[in-house]
Amino acid sequence: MADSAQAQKLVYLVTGGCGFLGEHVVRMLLQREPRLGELRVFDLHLGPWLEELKTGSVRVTAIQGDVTQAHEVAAAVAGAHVVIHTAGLVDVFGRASPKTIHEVNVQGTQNVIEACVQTGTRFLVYTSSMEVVGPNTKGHPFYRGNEDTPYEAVHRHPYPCSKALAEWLVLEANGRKVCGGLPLVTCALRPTGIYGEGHQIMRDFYRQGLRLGGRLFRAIPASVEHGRVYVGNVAWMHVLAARELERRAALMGGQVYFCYDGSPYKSYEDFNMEFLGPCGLRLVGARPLVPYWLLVFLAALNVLLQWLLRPLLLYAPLLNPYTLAVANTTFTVSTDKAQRHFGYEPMFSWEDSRTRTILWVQAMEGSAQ
Ligand SMILES: NC(=O)c1ccc[n+]([C@@H]2O[C@H](COP(=O)([O-])OP(=O)(O)OC[C@H]3O[C@@H](n4cnc5c(N)ncnc54)[C@H](O)[C@@H]3O)[C@@H](O)[C@H]2O)c1
Ligand SMILES: CC(C)CCC[C@@H](C)[C@H]1CC[C@H]2[C@@H]3[C@H](O)C=C4C[C@@H](O)CC[C@]4(C)[C@H]3CC[C@]12C
Repeated sequence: MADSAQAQKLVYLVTGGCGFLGEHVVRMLLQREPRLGELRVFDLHLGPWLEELKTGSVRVTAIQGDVTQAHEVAAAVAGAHVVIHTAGLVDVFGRASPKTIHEVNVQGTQNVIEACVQTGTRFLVYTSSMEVVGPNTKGHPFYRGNEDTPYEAVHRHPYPCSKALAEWLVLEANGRKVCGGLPLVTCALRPTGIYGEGHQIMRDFYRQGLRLGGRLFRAIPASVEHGRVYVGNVAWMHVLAARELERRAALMGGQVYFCYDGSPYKSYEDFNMEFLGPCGLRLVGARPLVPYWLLVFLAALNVLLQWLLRPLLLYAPLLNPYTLAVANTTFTVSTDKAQRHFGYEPMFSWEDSRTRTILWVQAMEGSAQ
């Protein structure tokens, strides 16, 4: 990434490039990164849609691999200028064991860092999460906070624990000498709850609403604010951060950035209704229809059932004590750090983000019925 070589073409590697966010990052790079010469897409499961990308002017290399396997990661990283590490096991439902979550999210991230150091790759952008901060186990609200807002970050669940540890590893690695003697430059982006085309949980809520005759029942008070950010803007923020890391290494290296855009502050359910409402669903109840103590009871019951049924089948419903706590605790961000540090402005307005998401939900209407 030398200044002299304006026309130098760069090799990017996106880990987890076939996931919900990863696919948007891959497509955004192809559309918006003029210096892109080769794009390596590394994932445990490669998507068939990658094939259509291989016909363009940028070389797209699909690599089926596992971030927990250091040699596979090193082979993929070798020769890359920039790594966007978005692969992760996103599991707050008890589908995977704590050990597996740790292996993928923490050991996998360590493997990416070591691969950069060994092969001389200097720029690493890590997809972290708001959950590195909170909501904490005490249910303290984080109301429109920024990267410097004091908050007692206490985690017990394997997923936030793993993201916090992985983020720490990435930030600690900033400044390490890579092969060739130059310093590694790293930063971490912390999305809140991402929404948009391809969002599996939105799909699940939509299908559940259809099964319930076009209705969803309010479970969380409308006053609880849950931070949401559009996937296209999160992808754009990754592309921009990756692009600017060299020029602004001293400012951006070792920094964390919340991902933000113009999405409104609402409760999780009211926010979902912005898309599901125009698709024919309605949210019943101005207040929660079920008392909170009953939700707590049902969430605990689900944990018990999951444990009892584990030898027979995987029972992993959306409601458990952790997801209930996250949905029921105000956690929203208000910051302009990414704008100040690397000129980020959301690419998609709230209206665009909303329209795109509605069109996507409407497009799956046929398949859901
Ligand atoms: N979805 C959200 O709301 C959200 C919010 C904040 C942060 N994040 C973070 O964003 C990243 C992407 O999340 P997502 O929602 O797109 O999830 P996702 O599950 O859709 O994508 C993750 C991708 O990583 C891949 N992957 C998993 N294990 C792997 C392994 N061992 N080796 C290689 N690839 C592996 C998966 O196959 C998948 O394609 C994650 O790091 C997650 O922690 C997500
Ligand atoms: C109590 C029920 C009625 C509703 C349950 C909703 C629940 C499944 C939702 C609510 C909030 C969601 C999380 C939140 O948007 C942010 C993240 C961060 C990210 O790193 C991983 C996904 C996650 C945990 C969302 C998972 C689904 C949650 C808990």
